[in-house]
Amino acid sequence: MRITAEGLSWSVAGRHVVRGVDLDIAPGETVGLLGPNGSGKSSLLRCLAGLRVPDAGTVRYDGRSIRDWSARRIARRIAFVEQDSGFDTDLRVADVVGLGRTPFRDRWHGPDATDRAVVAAALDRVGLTALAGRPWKGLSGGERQRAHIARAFAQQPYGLLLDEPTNHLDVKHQWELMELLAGTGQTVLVALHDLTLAARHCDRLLLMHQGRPVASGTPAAVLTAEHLAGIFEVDAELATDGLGRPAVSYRGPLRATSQAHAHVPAHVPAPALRQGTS
Ligand SMILES: Nc1ncnc2c1ncn2[C@@H]1O[C@H](COP(=O)(O)OP(=O)(O)OP(=O)(O)O)[C@@H](O)[C@H]1O
Repeated sequence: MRITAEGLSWSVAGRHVVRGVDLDIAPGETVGLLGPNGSGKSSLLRCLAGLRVPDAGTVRYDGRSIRDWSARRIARRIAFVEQDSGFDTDLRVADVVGLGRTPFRDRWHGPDATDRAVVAAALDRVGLTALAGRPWKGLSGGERQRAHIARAFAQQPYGLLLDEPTNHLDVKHQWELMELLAGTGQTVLVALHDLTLAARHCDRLLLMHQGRPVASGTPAAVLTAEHLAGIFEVDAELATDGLGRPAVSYRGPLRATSQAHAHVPAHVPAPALRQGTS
């Protein structure tokens, strides 16, 4: 599924949080959404998921504006895994994952054999089959995060939007999840703070700063010394991994004096995700 946005803006309490974002994510692409705290990543994802009504601009799935779509119609196309939702329930793990089937079910009917098979497959994909019957409340943070991703898979979406889905995961599960996402064949936009992980697994990166995309393209085009200093305000060294992708090691935060010299690039014009080929 192609996900596009044109001139997307969203503000709250008179403050512009998402500012004129243009993006174009091709079917099957895995795009990493990067940016410092407060740069607008979650807000952008919510606009793209139809959970925020933009002040201006349009979100389209396969060319069709979602402006008047119901939540149910959107949920049949796209799954959204929010950042640390704090969701709590007395349900079992399999029942929580089964919530992903809701958009496909008649209100008055329980899960059928197809629903149960889809949930079992989703649990298997994230390695949680053994925990299917466990109470949700007994899960660790990382297990909950994987279960939320299984719920998204159970939606059988054409596109996946994920907000820092790796933040509770150990290194092995971070790596496995990113491989899983990149291998789904679905269109994926995933917000990440681990720049090396993003560079390793994403086809493209989109870098946000103060509500705007300021760079987009291949990992090597986006993860530059200039952006690490100017946007992330860190003193970092860039190396190249065995696959020719950038790998970042940090020396520490940049001090105020050196930040004054860091260059913040201008807004990247549309189409934001069709640039950068190095
Ligand atoms: N509902 C809201 N009410 C008030 N301010 C909001 C709201 N939603 C977002 N903001 C503000 O908008 C800015 C962008 O927030 P957002 O959560 O989109 O950033 P982010 O890039 O996802 O940050 P992080 O990396 O910390 O998760 C922040 O300053 C945040 O406080």
